[in-house]
Amino acid sequence: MDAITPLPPVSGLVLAGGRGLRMGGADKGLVDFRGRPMVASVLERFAPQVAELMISANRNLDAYARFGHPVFADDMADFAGPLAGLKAGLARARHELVATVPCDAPLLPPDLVARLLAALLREDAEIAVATAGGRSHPVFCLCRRALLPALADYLAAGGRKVDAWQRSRRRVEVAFDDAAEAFANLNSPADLPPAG
Ligand SMILES: Nc1nc2c(ncn2[C@@H]2O[C@H](COP(=O)(O)OP(=O)(O)OP(=O)(O)O)[C@@H](O)[C@H]2O)c(=O)[nH]1
Repeated sequence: MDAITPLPPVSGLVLAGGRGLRMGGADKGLVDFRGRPMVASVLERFAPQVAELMISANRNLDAYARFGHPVFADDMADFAGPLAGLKAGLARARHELVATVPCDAPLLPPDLVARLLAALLREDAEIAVATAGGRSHPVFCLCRRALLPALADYLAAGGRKVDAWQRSRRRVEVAFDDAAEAFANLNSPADLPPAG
């Protein structure tokens, strides 16, 4: 009989630190989605997939803390983008592997982490990124905590683009064409379902 290798635990990081300009400057994770803050749906879908949860936020930290997980702000001036949140998350993660999702994708796939993890281990990659319909979704990713020094250097040199940074590393894409609708971000009021 083959020995079964246990899967490594994954730390989960919800990125909720953006400016939300397309949402009129609202803190998107706290915007109502089906009667509760959008981040509540994200956490509910993400929690069963990871061994710990963390929230990266730059405003309303107390409101995010009510969900019972560690919340922390970026340690960079202004809003430097999702990579600043990833840097803070990699620095705090308890596990070697860290999965990220945005706070504005309340329908994220229930097998997101399992599929990213399988590909990352199979390819011995540094980063696994979800794609759907030929488009990459770089904030739905799994990456190795050991990338922290390289990420810090990229940010210190002024790099801000998630996709460009990921492509500079050993990266594997994972196609979720069967679940493309799960990657729909709710970026503006027009994306939200009608209240009621
Ligand atoms: N920690 C952290 N997260 C961020 C930052 N900028 C964006 N994010 C998060 O990354 C994800 C993708 O961000 P976008 O939707 O592209 O940007 P946004 O600022 O939220 O929205 P727009 O201002 O409308 O572009 C969202 O979940 C954001 O909350 C940042 O500076 N720090």
